[in-house]
Amino acid sequence: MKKQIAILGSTGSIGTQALEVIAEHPDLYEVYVLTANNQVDLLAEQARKFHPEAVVIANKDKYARLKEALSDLPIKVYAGEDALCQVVESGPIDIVLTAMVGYAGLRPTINAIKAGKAIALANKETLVVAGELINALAAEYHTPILPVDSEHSAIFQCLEPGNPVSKVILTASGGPFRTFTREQLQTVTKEQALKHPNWSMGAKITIDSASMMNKGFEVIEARWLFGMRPEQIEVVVHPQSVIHSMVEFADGAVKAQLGVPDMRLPIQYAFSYPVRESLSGERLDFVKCHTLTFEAPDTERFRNLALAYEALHQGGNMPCIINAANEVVVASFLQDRISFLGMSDVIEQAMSKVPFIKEPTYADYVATDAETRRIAAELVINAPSFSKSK
Ligand SMILES: NC(=O)C1=CN([C@@H]2O[C@H](COP(=O)(O)OP(=O)(O)OC[C@H]3O[C@@H](n4cnc5c(N)ncnc54)[C@H](OP(=O)(O)O)[C@@H]3O)[C@@H](O)[C@H]2O)C=CC1
Ligand SMILES: CC(=O)[C@@H](O)[C@H](O)COP(=O)(O)O
Ligand SMILES: [Mn+2]
Repeated sequence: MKKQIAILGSTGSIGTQALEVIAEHPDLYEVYVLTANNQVDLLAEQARKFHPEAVVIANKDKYARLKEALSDLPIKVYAGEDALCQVVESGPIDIVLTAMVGYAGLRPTINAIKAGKAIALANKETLVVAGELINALAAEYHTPILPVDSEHSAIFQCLEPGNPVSKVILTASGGPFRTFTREQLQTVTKEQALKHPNWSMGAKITIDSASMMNKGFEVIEARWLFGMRPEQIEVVVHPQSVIHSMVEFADGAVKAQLGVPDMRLPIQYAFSYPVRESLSGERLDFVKCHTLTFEAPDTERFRNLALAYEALHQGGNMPCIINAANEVVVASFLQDRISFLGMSDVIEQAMSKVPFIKEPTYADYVATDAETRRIAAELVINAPSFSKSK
């Protein structure tokens, strides 16, 4: 039986690579649902090629155009957030790939878990915002959560069921500003920040990589995926991104997963687990990548990493606060409304201004997200020192 796959965010970086994986294995996988936010033409093109049962465009204003574009095909067309959240519950779906960006991924992921669908989790924000709730639901509904993020997939591939782990070591590229001084960081632009040294990804995660918030989020993600305590999660800067992450076992043995930077592998592994399938593409050439280097992360220049550890230590709704504030400042940075370093200032202030809730419910997360966005947006507008550095 072919596995039926729903891709939330099929028009993005992860989504399009997931479709490449599916196209390479038409005997194993079939697309059941595709969703996007705005990109109607690409979504329609994907639907023509992969013949899903249904497509959803989150932005309702685009519904008519999508419906018209697919009017000659027997594909159900829906629009809006509610439709996107409901479509994941469809009976035949085996796996939901959460490849949409940001907090918007939380609600459909919860619905998919409750409907018993295996989650191939790319949307790390879901676990940052509500990791404890997601784990509780996954346990209650016996739903597997398979990591897609390259570091977490690497760790997942290294783990040995039953054998105790002393720590996990997340590798970080260090981003485009790894060697920049704090003074240089004051004037970096979005164009510079959008040039990741090793990976081609969506804009939001690329900025997060440059500010090292991505690594901070990955620390929180590792906490919930692998049940690690914060002190068991280490970050090491490895500029070549060849080692995707490592696991140190109780006896001191360290296992690493290596490969060329290509997200198709972790996407496919989440689909095929526990087996491995063939995959086309470049292979690692050890003679070409003979230098693998490692450094400690600098949390003075990249404060977001320290803020994320702080949020993890505090727990409750603090990771939700850091996520919402980060979404606001990244969007502002991409509009040249805040400087690179100003992003961390706003996040830190938001963390102290939004009311802390020790044991948040789902409703608390929703309220925290909204309140943090409001406060962070004010901080971006009102603080003159946060305006773009010249
Ligand atoms: N790219 C990568 O290599 C990696 C990504 N990830 C994670 O995967 C997720 C996706 O990242 P990436 O593919 O880079 O992101 P992209 O920006 O490339 O794609 C995002 C996708 O989500 C859709 N989308 C955006 N906002 C909404 C919304 N509010 N409601 C519904 N759909 C929405 C977009 O639709 P549209 O195109 O119409 O705007 C698009 O299909 C992120 O959480 C990221 O952190 C993790 C590891 C690696
Ligand atoms: C491909 C992937 O998983 C990204 O999260 C990537 O790891 C970003 O790289 P850095 O955050 O290490 O720069
Ligand atoms: Mn990653």
